[in-house]
Amino acid sequence: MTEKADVVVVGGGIAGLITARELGRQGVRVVVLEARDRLGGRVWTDHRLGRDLELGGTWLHWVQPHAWAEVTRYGLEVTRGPRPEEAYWLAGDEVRSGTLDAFMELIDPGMRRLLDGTMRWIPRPDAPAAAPGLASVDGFSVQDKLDELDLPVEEYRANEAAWVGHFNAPLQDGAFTSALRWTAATGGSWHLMHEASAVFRLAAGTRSLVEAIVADTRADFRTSTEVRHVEHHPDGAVVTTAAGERIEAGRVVLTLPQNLLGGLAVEPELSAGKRAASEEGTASRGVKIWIRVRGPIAPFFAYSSAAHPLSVARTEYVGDDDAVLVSFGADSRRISPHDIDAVREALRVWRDDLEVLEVTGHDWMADPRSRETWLMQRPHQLTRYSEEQRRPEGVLHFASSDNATVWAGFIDGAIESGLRVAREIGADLGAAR
Ligand SMILES: Cc1cc2nc3c(=O)[nH]c(=O)nc-3n(C[C@H](O)[C@H](O)[C@H](O)COP(=O)(O)OP(=O)(O)OC[C@H]3O[C@@H](n4cnc5c(N)ncnc54)[C@H](O)[C@@H]3O)c2cc1C
Repeated sequence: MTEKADVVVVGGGIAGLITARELGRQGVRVVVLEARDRLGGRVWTDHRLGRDLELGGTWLHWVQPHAWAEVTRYGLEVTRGPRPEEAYWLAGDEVRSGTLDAFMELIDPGMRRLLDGTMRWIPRPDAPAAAPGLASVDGFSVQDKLDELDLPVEEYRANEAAWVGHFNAPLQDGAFTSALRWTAATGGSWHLMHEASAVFRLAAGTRSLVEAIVADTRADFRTSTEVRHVEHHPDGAVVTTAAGERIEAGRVVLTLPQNLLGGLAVEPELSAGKRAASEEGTASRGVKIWIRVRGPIAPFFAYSSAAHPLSVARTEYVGDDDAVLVSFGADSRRISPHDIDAVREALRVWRDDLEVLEVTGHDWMADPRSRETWLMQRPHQLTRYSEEQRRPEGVLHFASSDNATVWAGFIDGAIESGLRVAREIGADLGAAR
């Protein structure tokens, strides 16, 4: 017998969980189908290297309105890593060291010039593609625009490394408009953008957010349940799982990351724009690696350049006899989070006095449930696809951090998209009742 539900949500990441919570509050019968054996998707707190580490999304900030509303709602405590006492960067092959402030001063002129047109091109981050003529700027990559600045080599490499940290992608693949969007979300201040994306985290981990939402949600959650097929018509849809279960629903919410959405069998097929965005894929291709080193060490921050396997590394936890660093590289094919020798070698770019004890991470690019890290659009994708990626198709709705407006690619964006879709469906169901 085919089971029935009002709404099936495909995917139990933050976007799916928020959609389910909001619809459940309206008395809608929701079933959440999640392929993994856990909820949370690209946020995942796991016990590794002796600590609870974030393998995926981590940092949030009070300038991220949807994420902060959840912090307030559930009374979640926020903390930060130790303030860096030292900073390292490269000038050609030479290692420079100083304070983090000195590094920020070094990149400041490049950042200001690069981001000069932010509020002209993205005056309203909640309607990021709306500025007239934006398509002409959307064809550039961040690398194109950095190259135009003709910066002295030390400044150039330092700026590159800072953007790799943000973009998690080769800079020639990442859209310049993505840099503008991030900065527009903080009113044009690159310093605040920098802080918003990489400083404050949940003291009890993103796990605490996932658990709080689930405890607050009236829905039927099913993990280890992969959706294989969705057939829809004007009055409803049938969702079929890998195990062959069929669920009939009035509405279906698809929350798959952009790189996966086009690969799901949907009949009739998704719009050309949604399929093209998925086929092209996002620019994100990077890697996040956690590194335990022998301590004690002074907390530090280090930036290399886009050419190095690890562009950014910094101390996130300090203990009495060890410390844990978090690091990022632009291309997961160049360094594995499980290759301790490669990580040792990569750290030597800055310093050869660190004794690496253990490394860990998750290869999100190889993971068939994500195939991307956080959204980084390619040139043209904002103006060509963003609006279309949000547009419902009949009884199908699309929630994902990847199609959010203000903080697309962030936890905040996932929450925003879930709220939007729950409102779309709630309004339609209310009208039909
Ligand atoms: C390494 C890394 C670092 C990050 N750092 C930050 C950060 O510091 N701050 C920040 O705000 N954001 C960060 N992000 C981004 C943030 O984590 C994501 O944007 C957000 O969690 C995405 O939520 P989502 O619900 O849109 O997508 P997802 O979390 O990807 O949820 C989609 C869900 O769908 C499931 N699924 C896929 N296919 C199927 C199927 N066929 N059937 C059923 N289920 C399926 C997946 O398993 C997944 O659970 C980071 C992400 C990564 C990977």
